[in-house]
Amino acid sequence: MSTSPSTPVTGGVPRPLVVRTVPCDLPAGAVPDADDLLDLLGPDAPLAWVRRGDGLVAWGEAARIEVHGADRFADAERAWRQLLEHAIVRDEVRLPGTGPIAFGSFAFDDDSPAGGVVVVPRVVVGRRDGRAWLTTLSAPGELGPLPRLRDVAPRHVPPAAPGEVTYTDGAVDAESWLDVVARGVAAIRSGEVEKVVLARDVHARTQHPLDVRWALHRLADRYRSCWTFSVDGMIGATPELLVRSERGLVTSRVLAGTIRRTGDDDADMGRAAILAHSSKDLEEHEYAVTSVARALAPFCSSSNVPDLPFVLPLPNVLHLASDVTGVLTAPQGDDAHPSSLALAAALHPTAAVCGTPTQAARALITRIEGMDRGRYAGPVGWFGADGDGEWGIALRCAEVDRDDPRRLRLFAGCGVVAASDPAAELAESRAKLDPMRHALS
Ligand SMILES: C=C(O[C@@H]1C=C(C(=O)O)C=C[C@H]1O)C(=O)O
Repeated sequence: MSTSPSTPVTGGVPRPLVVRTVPCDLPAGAVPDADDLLDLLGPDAPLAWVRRGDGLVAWGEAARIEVHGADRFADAERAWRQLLEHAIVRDEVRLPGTGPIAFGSFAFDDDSPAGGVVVVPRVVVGRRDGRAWLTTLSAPGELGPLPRLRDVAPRHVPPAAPGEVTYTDGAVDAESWLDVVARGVAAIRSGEVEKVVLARDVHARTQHPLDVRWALHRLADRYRSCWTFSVDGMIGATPELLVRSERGLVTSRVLAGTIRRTGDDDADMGRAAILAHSSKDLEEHEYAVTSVARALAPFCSSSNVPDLPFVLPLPNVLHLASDVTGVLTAPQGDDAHPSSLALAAALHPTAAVCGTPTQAARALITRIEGMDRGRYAGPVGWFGADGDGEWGIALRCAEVDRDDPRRLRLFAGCGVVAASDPAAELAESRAKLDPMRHALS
């Protein structure tokens, strides 16, 4: 049951919401770097979803939807629909991401106090395949001439470095986490679960209050094949796309099975071959792909599940990866396709971040992990008025403390199967913390 109030929308919602999207030229030199979109952001609560120079950045808050409990996704979607019911929309670009959009980030666990949040921004700038646009979301009284980027963009002040960063243990120190993993392996050997994903957190303290844009630039520059995100203090660069739904086509990038990189390209080629043939990693991967394919099946008329994964190279690790695709069943009568958020809710949590079977793995995580994951490993992304959108899994990320922007919680987890070795998993978790440590340096 959801514990959310019946109307979980706050923030002086403009009614009706007036939404206008116009084509726009990004400032000179704007193509083709992700940084250019990020350059438009001001320091206050920036919203972002960018990859290889394309994506969405946004600022301001026209409305905010806060949800809790097992129904958090459905509650968020209902509130978003209500907001849109009386919206007046003029969209001159008509691409995925134009018109009204909202950004969201949701807790991993149904019972987490973190719940979930959907932020409807006041200004959005997007770019896709060389076309850029500007969307404003405002109240009718605020309507002026057609919006122009230079009138609505915050004054450009480059982000300052966060200074020295100190790291301390999170809920479970590294030594004790070895025991957590050992207990996971024991639970697998006793037949309680087949796979479980166990995570840990690390606390960071920066010398100066963190300007989130500093971290976003560094993530987007280095982790170019990842989706760099920022939603209500949750920041990171995830390599894993839970679901993209666009005009009836769904895609999910499933990752599971990891090996650290050495920094030496020749050695890494060898490691990629080891990973591609590792029965332990292939087993881990198979669980994750099966969980995604099963969750999507009821919504799809056809789907494509690759027989074998490919190796996805990131600067810190190599992953086994599979892109699962499907065609959504044609809507009947008044029915519409399920929204991307409804699909994300159906997929969450996949075996890549929870385990197999799902309920037993969830219970095991609650019993032995020793921390609340908050919004780590939950869906993060955006969706539009037609429900299409993109939701990643919040990985390689950190949560900035709401009350003290010098404090962050960094997260990393690892899939554990019968053949897992706790020390190797600890090393893998350290490698997965690299992106955020790099982002803060
Ligand atoms: C849980 C995380 O990553 C997940 C676990 C992986 C693994 O165990 O091999 C790989 C990618 C992700 O699905 C994380 O980065 O925190």
